[in-house]
Amino acid sequence: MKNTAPTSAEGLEQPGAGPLAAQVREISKIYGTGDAEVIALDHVTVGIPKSRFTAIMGPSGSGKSTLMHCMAGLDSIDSGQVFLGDVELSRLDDKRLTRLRRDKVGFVFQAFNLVPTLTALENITLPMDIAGRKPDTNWLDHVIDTVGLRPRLKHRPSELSGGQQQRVACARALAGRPEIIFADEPTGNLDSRSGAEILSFLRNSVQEMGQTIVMVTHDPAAAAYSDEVLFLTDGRIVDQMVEPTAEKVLERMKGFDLPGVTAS
Ligand SMILES: Nc1ncnc2c1ncn2[C@@H]1O[C@H](COP(=O)(O)OP(=O)(O)OP(=O)(O)O)[C@@H](O)[C@H]1O
Repeated sequence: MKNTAPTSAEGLEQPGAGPLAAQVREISKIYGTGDAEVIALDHVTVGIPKSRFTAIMGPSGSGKSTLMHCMAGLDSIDSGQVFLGDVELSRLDDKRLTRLRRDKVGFVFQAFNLVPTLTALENITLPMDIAGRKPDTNWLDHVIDTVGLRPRLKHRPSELSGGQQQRVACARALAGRPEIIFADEPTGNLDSRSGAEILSFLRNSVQEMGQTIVMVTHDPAAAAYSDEVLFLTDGRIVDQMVEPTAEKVLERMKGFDLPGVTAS
């Protein structure tokens, strides 16, 4: 018998981890049917602590992106519960879910996902413009200076390097002060120096701004920037590691006998 899950996450805490920004309880996600059935998530229960940097690792196909998409309300689940803050996503209709994502969640994707016809500054403020919210100019200035984009604000994405484009995407995610930022392989398209800059920036935004970040990555060196790593295999969380280093993460991955994991 499974636990009867409460319908509110209010006041939920993980031992030693403080309050949670997001939580999934016993969630399962199945794609396809019959022979084509894939159990992408298999009764996953985990909490994402507030103001911490959490990395999700695991081999290709282990369910990392699916878990992130379900947590962010971008994908539906077949069973279980997903909470952002104390709001259970399944209780929201599409309109409310869209509004919650818009107001409370920031995204950074591997492919930057900037609008090519807009300047860097217009890209950064786009989510707020769409929401009809006025940017907090002090905060916006702070974010722009922190990512070092001040001299590039009038440039279009095609006039920026990959690292600069991803800094625009990070600034866009941070500008609206979301409760949580989901980053899916944010350094996957960057050289190692630009990648390190982005990761340092994400790390600083947790440390200095109290931002909550969840990041999917294949790279033990990237995971080393996080406070805690969740390891997924076959749609299940099989381990967690606090205060990771690239070496410890790589060792742990080898222990799971996961293919395709290399140190970088
Ligand atoms: N839309 C879909 N239709 C069918 N199967 C899917 C779909 N999306 C994902 N899957 C399957 O679900 C499983 C988990 O996929 P997911 O993309 O979450 O893994 P991942 O760990 O993020 O992989 P990668 O590291 O390669 O991006 C995989 O077996 C995948 O083939």
